[in-house]
Amino acid sequence: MAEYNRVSECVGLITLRNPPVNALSAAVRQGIVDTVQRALSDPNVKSVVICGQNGIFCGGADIKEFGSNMTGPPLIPMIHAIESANKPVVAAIEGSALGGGLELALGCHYRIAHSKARLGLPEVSLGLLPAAGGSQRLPRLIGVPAALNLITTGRHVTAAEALQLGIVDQVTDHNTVDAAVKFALSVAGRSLDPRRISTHPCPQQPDLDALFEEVMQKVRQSARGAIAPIACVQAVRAAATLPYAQGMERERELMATLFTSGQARALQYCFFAERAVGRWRMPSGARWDTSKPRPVHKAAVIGLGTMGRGITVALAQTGLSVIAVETQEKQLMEAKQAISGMLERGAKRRGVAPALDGVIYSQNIQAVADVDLVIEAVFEDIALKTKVFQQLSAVCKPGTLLCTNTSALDVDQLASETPNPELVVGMHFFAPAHVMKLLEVVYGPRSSPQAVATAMQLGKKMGKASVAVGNCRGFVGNRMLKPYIEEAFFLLEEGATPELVDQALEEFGFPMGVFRMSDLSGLDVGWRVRKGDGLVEPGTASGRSARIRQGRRYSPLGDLLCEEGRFGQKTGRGWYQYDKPGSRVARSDPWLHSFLGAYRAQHGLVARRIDHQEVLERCLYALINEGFHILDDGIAAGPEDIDVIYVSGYGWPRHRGGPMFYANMVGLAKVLERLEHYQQLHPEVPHLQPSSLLRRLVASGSPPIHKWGEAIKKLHSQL
Ligand SMILES: CC/C=C\CC(=O)SCCNC(=O)CCNC(=O)[C@H](O)C(C)(C)COP(=O)(O)OP(=O)(O)OC[C@H]1O[C@@H](n2cnc3c(N)ncnc32)[C@H](O)[C@@H]1OP(=O)(O)O
Repeated sequence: MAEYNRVSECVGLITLRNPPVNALSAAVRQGIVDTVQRALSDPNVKSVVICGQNGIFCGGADIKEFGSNMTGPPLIPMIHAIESANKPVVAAIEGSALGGGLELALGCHYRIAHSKARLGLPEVSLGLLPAAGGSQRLPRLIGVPAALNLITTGRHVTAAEALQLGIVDQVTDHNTVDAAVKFALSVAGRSLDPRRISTHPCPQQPDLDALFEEVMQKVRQSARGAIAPIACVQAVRAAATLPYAQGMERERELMATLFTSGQARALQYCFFAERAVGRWRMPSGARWDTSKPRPVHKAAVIGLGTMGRGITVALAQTGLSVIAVETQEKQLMEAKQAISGMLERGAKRRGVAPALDGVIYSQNIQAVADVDLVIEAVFEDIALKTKVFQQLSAVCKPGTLLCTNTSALDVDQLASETPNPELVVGMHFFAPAHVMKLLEVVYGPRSSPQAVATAMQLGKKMGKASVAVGNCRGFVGNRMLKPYIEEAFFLLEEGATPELVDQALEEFGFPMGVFRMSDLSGLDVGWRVRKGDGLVEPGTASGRSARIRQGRRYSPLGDLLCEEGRFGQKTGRGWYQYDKPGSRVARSDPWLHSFLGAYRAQHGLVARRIDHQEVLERCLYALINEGFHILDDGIAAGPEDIDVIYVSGYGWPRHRGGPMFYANMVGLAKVLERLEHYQQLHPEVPHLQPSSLLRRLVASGSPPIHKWGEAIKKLHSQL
């Protein structure tokens, strides 16, 4: 797993071999130990180069090993042996040097990077810290502020930035290994004392305490309950204030706490889940590896409201040429201005030229005749969308993929309005579409695997976490959101306040509780949907029967607020009050509290004390329960799909892994028991009725989440 060669007569070349990213598995670590020893004991070898095969230096420790008993030589003494070597060791960095990979490079005496390489210590995003000496060496090399920034954010830097920071000694546009060998020859015989980073003191920093105080505060605020960023700050503080050996001891202690934490397990699960959703499969048996995407060179967006504009920007930024269609001239001109502005700002942030010429604007749907794929983003109205789909079917060249950005309408119904339903899929973006990571690719029974493959590939190109899901009301994300919101409404009826519910959810780790989120997205959105469903009844009926609609408990609270014109931030009033319409700072509203009091009195409801635990159990377990229904229905292929959707699109705290992972951590039996408990108390609430899949999983011994797929298949075959 580490190959040894002698090159240029006196350079020992060690090549890490562990595809695809040369992760530091036990075998690779053993290989490094053996080959370094061989190079150091060979009198003909004057210097050593370490590189990785296939254009990548090293993706870090092997994350797959974390869950098991670690064997093989540990990283810390291995890196220490390299740093202590009496011959210069040069790291030749191509592709990536991340985590343990960069820590290995920091143990080398010199680092040469290719100009396209990226370097970083992303352990924090896996719930860890750079504990192979990285938290102690990096601050000594580049200073405390820069090291804090890299280690607490986990961001990857370019070779140019790494050179500027002093992480690498040289950047090359040519063959990195050749450059490193040449460099290794040039430094053979030089004193290595100044090159051993662990022997350096940390560069002096004025007001060290104030700096750490400030960073710790910032990290606590943005971490929302995640423990790794805090441990990262503590480890760097040890580097800045303690001798190296004591700093390493502190690094070890902090890592020991993180390593076995539920947060590290959750974050590592997220890492693999994000990759697993790319290996999509459909109930028909179609799969990612047997379905070839069609090439997409030219795309079109129909309808340039908020969503259409964001989608146009996301497409143009991938380098596609885009036809953006809006039938009204005024709206088209406004959209053009807005899209150009977004493209310019995005390009400035990324340091590239804006793709302004990539977008052609038109009022005429005929302009899309030769595109490969269309994304329809007109108003959420089935009649309007049907008309657009019929027009597109007549105008587009044969084989053009027709995608709808609907968030609520039936993709199958739209597909059935076209002569080629196999070419229709949903592409459900989230606002703002050029920023939000999530994309639900919605297939119907007649969508072809090729159409799904094409939409998934396009999503990947746009940098989205793309998840293929089946067609149903609300797809996956919004379907699960419904019981979560309804439970929050019921809690208000029973005595909670929006502040209490939001605080419980925000302490859990959501960036916004359900009511602050509702104020942000607009209460009128749900009102319109409930009206469409025939749930909204005007009038002042009171009592229990007024709160049972279509045979189930219903809370009209949201409707009543809308009748008052309280649509949230945009009107300056909603579940909270705001200084003015459009303002973002939510303040508690005495009006709302007396309104809730009057509402309860009118309906004969007696307010009771509700604690955070009940808020979490009722809102989150109702949402999770719907997730089990979704799995049972085959709408999501596995729990990873649901978790990626919730973490990347709905603010579920990443360090809790997603709702299904959370259920697995809490224990399926406990989730079932609490749902049964609440269902007994609220028999008129169907979403508290435990899903049969949850019951069956508990009955079969609550298998761990990575075995759910097998268990679900087995349980289905027994039905
Ligand atoms: C004492 C502790 C010391 C050190 C701690 C650490 O080092 S923790 C690990 C730190 N490293 C990372 O966080 C890097 C993780 N990897 C990545 O960011 C990307 O994979 C990378 C290297 C930039 C490559 O990206 P790319 O888009 O090209 O590939 P992809 O992400 O799809 O990965 C390809 C397959 O490789 C698997 N993989 C990647 N990194 C690791 C790893 N460190 N350990 C194990 N496996 C890894 C990844 O899961 C993919 O597998 P697949 O089966 O194809 O889905």
